[in-house]
Amino acid sequence: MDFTQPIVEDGFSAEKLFSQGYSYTYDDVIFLPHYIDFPTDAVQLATRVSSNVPLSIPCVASPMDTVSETCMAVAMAALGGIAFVHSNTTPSEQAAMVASAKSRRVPILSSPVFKAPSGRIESADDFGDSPYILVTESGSAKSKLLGYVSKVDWQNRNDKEVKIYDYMVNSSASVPSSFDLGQIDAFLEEKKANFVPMVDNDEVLDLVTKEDVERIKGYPKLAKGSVGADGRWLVGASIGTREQDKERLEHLVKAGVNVVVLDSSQGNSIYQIDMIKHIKKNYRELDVIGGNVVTINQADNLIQAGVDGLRVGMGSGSICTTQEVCAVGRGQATAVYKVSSTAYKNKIPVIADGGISNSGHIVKALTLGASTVMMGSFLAGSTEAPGAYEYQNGQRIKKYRGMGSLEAMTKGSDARYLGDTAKLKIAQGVVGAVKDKGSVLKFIPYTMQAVKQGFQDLGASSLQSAHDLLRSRTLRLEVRTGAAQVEGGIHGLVSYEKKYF
Ligand SMILES: NC(=O)C1=CN([C@@H]2O[C@H](COP(=O)(O)OP(=O)(O)OC[C@H]3O[C@@H](n4cnc5c(N)ncnc54)[C@H](O)[C@@H]3O)[C@@H](O)[C@H]2O)C=CC1
Ligand SMILES: O=c1[nH]c(=O)c2[nH+]cn([C@@H]3O[C@H](COP(=O)(O)O)[C@@H](O)[C@H]3O)c2[nH]1
Ligand SMILES: [K+]
Repeated sequence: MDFTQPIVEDGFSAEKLFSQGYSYTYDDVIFLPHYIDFPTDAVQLATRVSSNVPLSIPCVASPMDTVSETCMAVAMAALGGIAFVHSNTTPSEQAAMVASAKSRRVPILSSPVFKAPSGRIESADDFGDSPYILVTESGSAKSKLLGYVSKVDWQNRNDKEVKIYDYMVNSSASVPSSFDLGQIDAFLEEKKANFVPMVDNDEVLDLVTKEDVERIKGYPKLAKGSVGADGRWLVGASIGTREQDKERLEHLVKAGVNVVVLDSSQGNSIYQIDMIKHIKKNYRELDVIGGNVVTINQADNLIQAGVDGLRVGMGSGSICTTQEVCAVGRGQATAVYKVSSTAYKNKIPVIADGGISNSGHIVKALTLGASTVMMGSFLAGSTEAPGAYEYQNGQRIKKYRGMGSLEAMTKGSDARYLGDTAKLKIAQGVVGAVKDKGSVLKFIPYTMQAVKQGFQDLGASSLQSAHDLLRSRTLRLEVRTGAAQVEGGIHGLVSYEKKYF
């Protein structure tokens, strides 16, 4: 009898696991823990969204019209991530959103209300959501600031019919929009003021209240914000691959966009390759991200054309129906691993796009080779996402829709979609809603802390070290059976409340 010890292999290397002919997604796989020799806080999540655009956290907001507009762009940059402002609008409106985000320094966006001194305040509704009406010479944002009327003062007045100049408080006190939170706080403290307007180039942009400042100070401390060489936030934007997108790009470049993503479900096309070449020839300083891709061959074509980053995911998004409609796509874990394996050789960062619904998915995406994760549904329920909250079955929700949904297509991506050939619209996405999640300024730092804990369990103190573990085959993983997935979730309870922080 042979009593020599058999060699028991513990888990698979990614290389072996992802070459079995299965399309795996994040939930299918699980990592085996490794060795901890550093504290959670030693984990560094600094990364790059594209070759020349560094971030301090690996989080990217998707170019969707229910996710990324000015407010999200400011907040994501303040967090150390980045947002891509969507293109489902006119080129000048998209460029204005980019410019507006870049002109801010604090993650506070108000919609101040303006009146001229000769005007009247008809009702409390005139204040909108703001506790103050700002009085400017012409009654618009782009005019000299003269003073203000507070809602409380106005409500306490008997003679509400008189003109504003009869009772407004004269004050042209303001701070430049380049002020950061600390500077605004110090200003309010020094002047014993409850609010201050923020002004940029003689235009009043925002009105920041003491309450806003206190609220943000109460959130977890932000990582280093994403600031460019010009001292302004890093902001991205999406464009398409049609001829008219070249003009859109010009608007965006003038607005100071730092990186563009070519927004397509199947990026390996002659149209995209031509656009990449156009951008690389005419805008040498601008990073361009190609995609979406899910295979090595697709990725290699775009890398050869000159992309500075790759966006990975086809049909993996929460609102996506592409795999159902077109029978094309790939499980997201496999897609991220395969594309990253070729991108890595060319030092091109990968964005894992779609299918992120918890911090574990982020750990998986990053460890399988991605440099950042792009999120839609994860961010769409936040205060910073476009649109107002509504109620559905007693729950506070925000609308979230696919950019290939009929509704989004008929709004603006219409032109791109229907274009020349198709007269028949086929949707590749749905319209839905997501739960209120509060401010990204709060839940993203908690999510990043959870990601750091995952990295610690794996023995990875940075993204680079996670990628090293992957490539040296030190990282071991397995496929979870259906029962293992049930076991890994919450089970066997009569009731429970899921609360992470
Ligand atoms: N990641 C994903 O799985 C998916 C994402 N989406 C999202 O939906 C939106 C639309 O995606 P797509 O339909 O893939 O957009 P797309 O612009 O790449 O393609 C639309 C149609 O236009 C054609 N086209 C593009 N440029 C052209 C040119 N210069 N000349 C002639 N024809 C041209 C394409 O071949 C395609 O038939 C994007 O926001 C995308 O991110 C949609 C489906 C899946
Ligand atoms: O098949 C699709 N039809 C659509 O209408 C659509 N809209 C967005 N996307 C893609 O989904 C990503 C966001 O996914 P999550 O909500 O899962 O984060 C996004 O970042 C996109 O890659 C679409 N895919
Ligand atoms: K899907």
